[in-house]
Amino acid sequence: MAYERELSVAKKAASLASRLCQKVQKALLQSDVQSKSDKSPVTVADYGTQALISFVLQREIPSDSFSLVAEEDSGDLRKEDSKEILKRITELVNATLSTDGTYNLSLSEDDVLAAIDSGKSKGGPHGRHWVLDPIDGTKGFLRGDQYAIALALLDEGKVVLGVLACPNLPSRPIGEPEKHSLQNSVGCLFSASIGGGSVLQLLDGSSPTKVHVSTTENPAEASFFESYEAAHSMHGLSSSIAKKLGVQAPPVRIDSQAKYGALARGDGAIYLRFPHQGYREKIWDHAAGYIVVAEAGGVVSDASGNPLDFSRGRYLDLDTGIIVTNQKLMPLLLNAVREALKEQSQSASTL
Ligand SMILES: Nc1ncnc2c1ncn2[C@@H]1O[C@H](COP(=O)(O)O)[C@@H](OP(=O)(O)O)[C@H]1O
Ligand SMILES: [Mg+2]
Ligand SMILES: [Mg+2]
Ligand SMILES: [Mg+2]
Repeated sequence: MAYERELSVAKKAASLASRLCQKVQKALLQSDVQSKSDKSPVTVADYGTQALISFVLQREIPSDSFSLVAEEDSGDLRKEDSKEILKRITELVNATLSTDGTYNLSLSEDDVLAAIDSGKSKGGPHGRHWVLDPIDGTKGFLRGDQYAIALALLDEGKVVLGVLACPNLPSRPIGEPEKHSLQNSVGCLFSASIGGGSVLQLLDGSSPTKVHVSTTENPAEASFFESYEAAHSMHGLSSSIAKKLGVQAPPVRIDSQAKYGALARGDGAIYLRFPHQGYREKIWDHAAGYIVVAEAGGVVSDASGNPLDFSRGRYLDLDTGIIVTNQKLMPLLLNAVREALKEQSQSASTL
């Protein structure tokens, strides 16, 4: 299988980072949380994960052209009043590295800042670029809910592998009641490489199984995922699309790309994401989730049915929103989306 080495290192890096995130989420301190210039939250775990994964990738896959497109940068950490935060992040990174045993070293604060800043690449259509969202769903992370460590590799503009670590995702289908103790382990690691299928295992690496999207062909039996945050997706539009399609079940609202993982293993058949006017989607919010679903037999497109194009830098330029489902339901879903968007623009023009 192609990219075998890259995939195993990506899984190792994401699993290590999960330990750091779980430790922080268990004992989140007030001072662990900052607000960025765009008012979105960022925590010591977002920064720590980005530093850790950047370090592991560069260490395990030496390359003179390492390129990482990642969400965070060290700007705020270099400020005078961030000394305590930077110290805490560095301690977290070193404590996590020491749990692994293969790295007999500790990083300095400057190493951590440099590792975070290696994520400034613009990506693009040529060469290889790692794509990282160190914590996708920081709001979910802060609420103690779902979040995902999302790492993908672009090669010549195409997503060729992806890893989604979802520390709070139960091994049983999300939304299903716990049946027996074996089923209630929590913490999933999804991984996929182009042509290699999509694999789900527990965070400790055990019991890898191939996953496949739901084969539901009847919308009345389908359920749909959408963002927990109403600020991230127009819930009203999704519900009118779901109604047109004939979906009976209420939406399953969870944070982060864990939605892609849950859909890839068939917990639900549809994912609808319609950001509010003017928002531009970033590639790190979708690259890993996209390939985990695509390799599980799912289809990911924009509202016009175009495939997502990850080759154009840090942003996804797409039409209106992102829709995800299986091959059978996609034509029906596209029709429902088209009708709902037409209605929405008609009602907007009569206002
Ligand atoms: N106005 C908006 N519309 C759509 N997505 C947004 C948004 N503001 C933030 N987001 C993105 O939504 C991501 C979380 O996705 P979801 O809504 O599925 O939980 C956030 O990732 P981070 O948490 O990594 O910042 C952020 O990038
Ligand atoms: Mg963010
Ligand atoms: Mg994100
Ligand atoms: Mg993030």
